[in-house]
Amino acid sequence: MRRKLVIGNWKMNGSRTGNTVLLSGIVAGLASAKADCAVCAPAPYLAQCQAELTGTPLAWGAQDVSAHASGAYTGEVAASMLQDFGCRYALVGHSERRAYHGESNAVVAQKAQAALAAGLIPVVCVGETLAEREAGQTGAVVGAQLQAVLDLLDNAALAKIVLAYEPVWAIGTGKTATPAMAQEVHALLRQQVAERSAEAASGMQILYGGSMKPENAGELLAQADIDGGLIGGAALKAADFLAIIRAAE
Ligand SMILES: O=C[C@H](O)COP(=O)(O)O
Repeated sequence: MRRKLVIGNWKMNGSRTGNTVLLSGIVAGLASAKADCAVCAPAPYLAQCQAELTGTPLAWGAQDVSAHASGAYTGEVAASMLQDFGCRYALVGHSERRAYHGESNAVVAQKAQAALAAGLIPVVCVGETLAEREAGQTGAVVGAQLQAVLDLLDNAALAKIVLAYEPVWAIGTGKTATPAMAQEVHALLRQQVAERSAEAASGMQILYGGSMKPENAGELLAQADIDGGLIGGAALKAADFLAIIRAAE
């Protein structure tokens, strides 16, 4: 039985004062949380997360990580640095990184590998654009994104990653994949992993992201292959984020 996992991706939002209000509001409602939960904050606020969340049930992580271990890579943040600040997770290959920063499937796979090497759990994001969906290419697109990761990681490493299916057309748009649409892609992804390792596939948490909200979370999270959510906008309000965590329990 896979545990549910709900991760809030703050994207480029937050301030020291606002973060304290949000984090304390979430933690106050988490006393009996049965799902795993985390927030992925902008890098400058990871020290604040460590200071304010250590000892609570809310984990934290980064929104990106360098594919390189150290060296002359101005502006990059190494996985070991994230580990220094207590991060449990690092998102890799979010569609906004792929679209605005030109991250290829191969680079995303290298980032996943770098995160694992530092003891972090990479949350590998995959998803198709609207044009790709309408052209009937959803399976091929997410399949290629996942395949790059499968090609780089051995079975032991594969068993440690989290996957997130985020249809690009559903991110921040208020349009959500129907539970059946999301389930179909999640099942495809799990099947692709199973062809490499049945054990990794059966244990892998596969999250859905894309306008998940308290109103639609229950139905999405009830699907057999949806093991949690990667939440953007609704993770910026403690009450909404908590409602989604409760829907996952
Ligand atoms: O990482 C989170 C996703 O991009 C979803 O964002 P959203 O919930 O604002 O649609």
